[in-house]
Amino acid sequence: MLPPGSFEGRVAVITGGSSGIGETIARHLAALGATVVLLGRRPDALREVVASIREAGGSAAGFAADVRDRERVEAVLAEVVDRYGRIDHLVNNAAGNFRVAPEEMSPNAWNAVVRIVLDGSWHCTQTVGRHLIARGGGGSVVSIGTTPALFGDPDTAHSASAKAGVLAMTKSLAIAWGRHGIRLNVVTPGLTDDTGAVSQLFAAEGAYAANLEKIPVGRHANRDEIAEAVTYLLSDHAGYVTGQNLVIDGGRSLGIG
Ligand SMILES: CCCCCCCCC/C=C/C(=O)SCCNC(=O)CCNC(=O)[C@H](O)C(C)(C)COP(=O)(O)OP(=O)(O)OC[C@H]1O[C@@H](n2cnc3c(N)ncnc32)[C@H](O)[C@@H]1OP(=O)(O)O
Ligand SMILES: NC(=O)C1=CN([C@@H]2O[C@H](COP(=O)(O)OP(=O)(O)OC[C@H]3O[C@@H](n4cnc5c(N)ncnc54)[C@H](OP(=O)(O)O)[C@@H]3O)[C@@H](O)[C@H]2O)C=CC1
Repeated sequence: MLPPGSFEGRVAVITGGSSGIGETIARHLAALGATVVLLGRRPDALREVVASIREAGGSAAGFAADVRDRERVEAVLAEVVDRYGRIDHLVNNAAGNFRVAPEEMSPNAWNAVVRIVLDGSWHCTQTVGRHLIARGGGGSVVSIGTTPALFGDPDTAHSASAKAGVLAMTKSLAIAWGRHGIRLNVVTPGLTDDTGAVSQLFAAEGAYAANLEKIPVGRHANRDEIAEAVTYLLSDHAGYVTGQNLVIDGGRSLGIG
């Protein structure tokens, strides 16, 4: 746990902050003093989370935006800078995923996921990066990865490919923007309880239990464990860490390959 006030005076944008892991990241950042700005498509879901963060004493706002829509992303982030004067941190968390055999995947199915995960992360990162460079530098970005991006997964090739792209984007921009004091990293969770991934990908009978059996530490992650890692990498305590991928999967991917 970071010291209280670690993000005081900072503004953090979290895509997909209205549910799952993104919501928990937003709560942690708000508790550490950040003003959190949540992006997502469903206004009702955003309103609910924003209200609950405010009730807990945090500062939060929500903006309805589809991260695939470059113009909307730019307009929302410009409004955030107008309202709060700055953006310091970005979490690329929004994602879509479903299981489909690659030979059966339609072009639209591929595009839906790749445009959310890879294009959406690019739209947000480039827009925030330009703001950070223009103001004189500093700031950090964390993107959420997935273990199939590292080892492959036959039924989620769209997601695995897009997340591998996000990892390459992170490393590339970490080199390009290091001289501006901007750090970019990836956090790669294993299956995490109480999230869209569980309901979307592990709903088939026995799938959740079968995955559990393959985890050396004997349980799935919880959302707080992922959020703790994200807040660390965003914070000044990780000031010399950039272009890295922190895998938090209870050892699930050890021994593969
Ligand atoms: C190894 C162990 C690791 C264990 C470790 C665990 C790894 C977990 C890794 C990652 C997890 C996550 O990302 S979890 C995140 C889960 N959360 C979500 O998915 C929430 C957001 N999802 C969504 O909004 C939707 O599901 C999504 C389809 C992506 C986008 O919605 P849209 O409205 O834009 O798209 P739609 O118009 O509905 O659909 C677009 C096209 O996709 C097709 N499509 C949609 N669902 C489909 C499906 N189930 N099967 C086939 N095709 C589908 C449609 O038919 C369309 O194609 P046509 O018919 O041809 O037009
Ligand atoms: N949960 C897990 O076990 C794992 C998750 N991950 C990654 O963690 C992240 C969070 O996953 P999880 O918490 O399960 O996801 P959820 O499905 O619970 O949440 C996804 C969030 O993304 C938002 N979102 C989806 N599409 C868009 C879009 N086009 N534009 C803007 N917002 C969008 C959703 O809001 P709305 O629908 O309102 O737009 C929602 O808030 C993802 O990047 C995922 O790939 C990686 C490995 C494991």
